[in-house]
Amino acid sequence: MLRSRTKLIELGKRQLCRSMCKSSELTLVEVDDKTGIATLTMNKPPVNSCNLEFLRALKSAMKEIESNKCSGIILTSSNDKVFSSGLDLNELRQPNPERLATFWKELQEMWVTLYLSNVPTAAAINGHALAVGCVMAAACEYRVMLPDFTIGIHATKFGYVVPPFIVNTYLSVLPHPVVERALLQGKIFSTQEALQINLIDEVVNSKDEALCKCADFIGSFEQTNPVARALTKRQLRAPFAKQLLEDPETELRESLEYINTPLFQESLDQYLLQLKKKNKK
Ligand SMILES: CCCC/C=C/CC(=O)SCCNC(=O)CCNC(=O)[C@H](O)C(C)(C)COP(=O)(O)OP(=O)(O)OC[C@H]1O[C@@H](n2cnc3c(N)ncnc32)[C@H](O)[C@@H]1OP(=O)(O)O
Repeated sequence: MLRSRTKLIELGKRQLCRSMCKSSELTLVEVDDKTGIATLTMNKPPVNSCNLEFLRALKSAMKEIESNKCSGIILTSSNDKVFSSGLDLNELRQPNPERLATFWKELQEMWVTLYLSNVPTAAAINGHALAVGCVMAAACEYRVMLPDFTIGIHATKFGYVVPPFIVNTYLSVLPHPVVERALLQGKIFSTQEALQINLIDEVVNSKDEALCKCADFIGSFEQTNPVARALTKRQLRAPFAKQLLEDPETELRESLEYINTPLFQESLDQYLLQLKKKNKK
């Protein structure tokens, strides 16, 4: 057992090579030749809302980065005002049952891929990060954010019961009483508030600075063995992912049932109306 683990560790060291990853229209991946760090830029106009295709593109970009043995992932956005506006609410409104099930499975898989990524992950939050946008940032190991933006999970404001894996993402970075209050209030934090509660690690003044800080964070693992690091991370995070890994079907069934309730659909209609009205003012 010990011998096979040592072998694995040596293999991991040797395989740490640098290569370019492919990009899709929805995601751009650039790999730094010197550091091996991959910057994964979310690029779904206008606001990086996660529909089925975007979740799929994110998941496959992350898997490809990992398979190319990059040294880490920096997640950021091509929009300089919005990191991600979370799930595409149109996927949830009067959904086609098959598409909704596929969409939700992609959400689960994207989350597992990011949360349990073998490589160090960092979020350069260069705009608002709402709901699943916040979840993606919180699933990373390190977060820096530009001033005057907002971040948080406000699902209860539009009639949504937050699923366990989303709760667990918050619990990975925030103490239980803070999570409880934030989720029950549907609290959206300013950059400064997010720093105060340690939802983010640092505030930065530009996207370039954000990317540098994230690269420094990833570089801080240079002296660690990538396989030992990855296995330790998995051990630490496994309890938070256990439920979804062991029984994704139950979470899927419960979410689909809930999304289809008149209570949720009515709240969603009202919320979408408000969102559109805001833009007509
Ligand atoms: C069981 C149910 C599952 C519930 C799960 C919850 C997790 C989620 O992730 S749900 C997503 C929640 N997200 C939001 O509530 C974000 C709403 N958006 C905003 O607050 C703002 O758009 C913004 C602060 C992110 C950006 O503001 P900005 O002024 O730059 O852009 P807008 O003009 O508001 O948006 C442009 C355009 O995009 C539409 N839109 C924005 N967010 C979403 C979204 N999440 N889903 C679908 N569409 C979205 C917005 O309505 C505008 O559309 P029009 O140009 O057609 O008016």
